[in-house]
Amino acid sequence: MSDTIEHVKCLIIGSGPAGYTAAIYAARANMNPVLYQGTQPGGQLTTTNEVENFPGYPEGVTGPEMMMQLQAQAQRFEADIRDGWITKVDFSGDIHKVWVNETKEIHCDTVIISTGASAKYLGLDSEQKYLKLGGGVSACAVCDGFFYRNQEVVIVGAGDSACEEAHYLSKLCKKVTMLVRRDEFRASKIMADRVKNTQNIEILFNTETDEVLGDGQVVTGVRVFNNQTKVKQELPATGFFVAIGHKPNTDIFKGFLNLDETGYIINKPGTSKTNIDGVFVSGDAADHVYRQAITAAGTGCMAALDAERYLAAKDASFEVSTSTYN
Ligand SMILES: Cc1cc2nc3c(=O)[nH]c(=O)nc-3n(C[C@H](O)[C@H](O)[C@H](O)COP(=O)(O)OP(=O)(O)OC[C@H]3O[C@@H](n4cnc5c(N)ncnc54)[C@H](O)[C@@H]3O)c2cc1C
Repeated sequence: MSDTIEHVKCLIIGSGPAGYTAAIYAARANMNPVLYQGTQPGGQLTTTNEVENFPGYPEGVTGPEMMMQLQAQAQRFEADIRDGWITKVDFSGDIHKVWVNETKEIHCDTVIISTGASAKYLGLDSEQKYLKLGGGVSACAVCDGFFYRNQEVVIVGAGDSACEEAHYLSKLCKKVTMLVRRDEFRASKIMADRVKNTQNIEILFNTETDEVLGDGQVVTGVRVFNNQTKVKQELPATGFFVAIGHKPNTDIFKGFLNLDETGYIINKPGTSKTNIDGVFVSGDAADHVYRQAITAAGTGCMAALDAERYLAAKDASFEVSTSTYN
């Protein structure tokens, strides 16, 4: 049973850098945005202690602190930030309908999707332990590689992203050992060749992770096994990178929005527009390439501007604000 139906001009789904940035821009453009935070208020960055590459923080910042500041900035312009999970949408008609926690129905003039993506992990207890401790397990070489300069690291994965991340790490680290489960890469030949031809990358084929080893605080090595011979060995390492893919949080949009084969929302090139008028996408939900806080924030800005222009074109009484640039 639905509560009373609410009508909003701009509904933002998700509270990562994309969602909060969209909220800042939409609020300053008089779009009265309502933002639902979902089960992870602040998004992926709340799981990391050190963000050193977001411009404006010369000393770095913790992920939770940065996200609290983004939230405060959106609230300063009176964005309506709410708890709640969007469980269902219906974009089939003229009115974009969204349901919160199964029951509350909202009708939206515009919707900005900022639901992000989740990195996939192997699921080993030892991996999760050091991930939670911030002790040397990471799913983002570009974010965390810098912390392992001149050290030895292990990376798991066999696709294009894994090869790209291994190559990125090879420029920072003393040695990179790449674990590939099968006897060949899944990556394109050009990416695989680049890794094979990099001197400080060692590739172990038919090799899987048995345990991430550590001293209780930080990673000290990785025990691996050859899935053909069953022989185990321990590799010294201070960093364990998992590059086995991401899952975009887009299941509820299936059937309405164009998604690629992995589930990323397909946006019209150079814009935040989806295949449905009035529905926009920002951040990692549409980005399998860059996956950074700054790019998420940038596309959050684009989505709010695109939504503002959409509203202005639909309703002459809604003027594109000049506040964007003030
Ligand atoms: C451990 C770690 C460290 C990282 N370090 C860095 C770094 O140092 N620098 C950097 O630039 N990037 C870093 N990244 C990447 C960065 O966090 C992401 O690129 C960025 O957070 C993506 O932002 P987003 O707004 O698209 O989505 P996310 O941050 O993924 O947020 C998604 C939001 O959507 C909400 N949501 C999802 N589904 C629903 C729903 N159905 N209803 C309501 N809400 C929903 C979630 O609750 C969440 O609030 C790191 C990532 C991880 C995992």
